[in-house]
Amino acid sequence: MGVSGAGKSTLAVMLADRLDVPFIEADDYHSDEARDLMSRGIGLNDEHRTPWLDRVGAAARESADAADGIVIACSALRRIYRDRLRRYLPATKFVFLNGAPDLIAERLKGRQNHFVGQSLLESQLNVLEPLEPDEPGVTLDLSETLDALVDEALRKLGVAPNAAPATPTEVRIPR
Ligand SMILES: Nc1ncnc2c1ncn2[C@@H]1O[C@H](COP(=O)(O)OP(=O)(O)OP(=O)(O)O)[C@@H](O)[C@H]1O
Ligand SMILES: O=C(O)[C@H](O)[C@@H](O)[C@H](O)[C@H](O)CO
Repeated sequence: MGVSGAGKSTLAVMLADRLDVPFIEADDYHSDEARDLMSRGIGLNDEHRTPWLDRVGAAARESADAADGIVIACSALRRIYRDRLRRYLPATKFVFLNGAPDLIAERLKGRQNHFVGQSLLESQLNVLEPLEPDEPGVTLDLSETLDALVDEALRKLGVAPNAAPATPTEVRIPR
């Protein structure tokens, strides 16, 4: 979880690879209307996000049932959004990628071939509700290297990797 550009998709692919479980990209479940709004820099509201989270949750539950678990890359910015996902997968643990808006903006500027630019960042930072103490998961500092984030997430969540670490060239982010 985290705002656009926090590094969710990049880290989630690496975690799924290390854990040898499927990966779900929540961006793939947006309606055409929502994608159009976001590509014009307009942030989504609760009415847009609720049915989207239901689609993500249902797909994730189906995949998780058929495997040993699942890794989802999803903004899940508000507590109610995370509660919504937990309706489908009650044992979900969240990895909150937290960090300085300037660094995130810098990374968004450098990102290629993505339907969302820097313009959504401010609205997402306004909506963001950090992980609360009663929510299972960890908060990590997104300024760390990706390898460090993978190791820290697995260690702090107490999840054992099934697969050997991938070389960077083996990691592909489906879009
Ligand atoms: N820890 C990191 N160190 C350096 N670069 C990173 C790190 N994490 C992500 N990046 C880079 O930052 C950019 C944004 O990452 P990514 O697309 O994974 O973010 P995201 O949170 O999934 O964004 P969105 O919600 O918009 O899909 C990418 O170009 C990625 O390569
Ligand atoms: O909650 C939201 O508004 C959405 O999830 C966004 O975070 C987009 O999916 C993302 O910014 C595009 O990659």
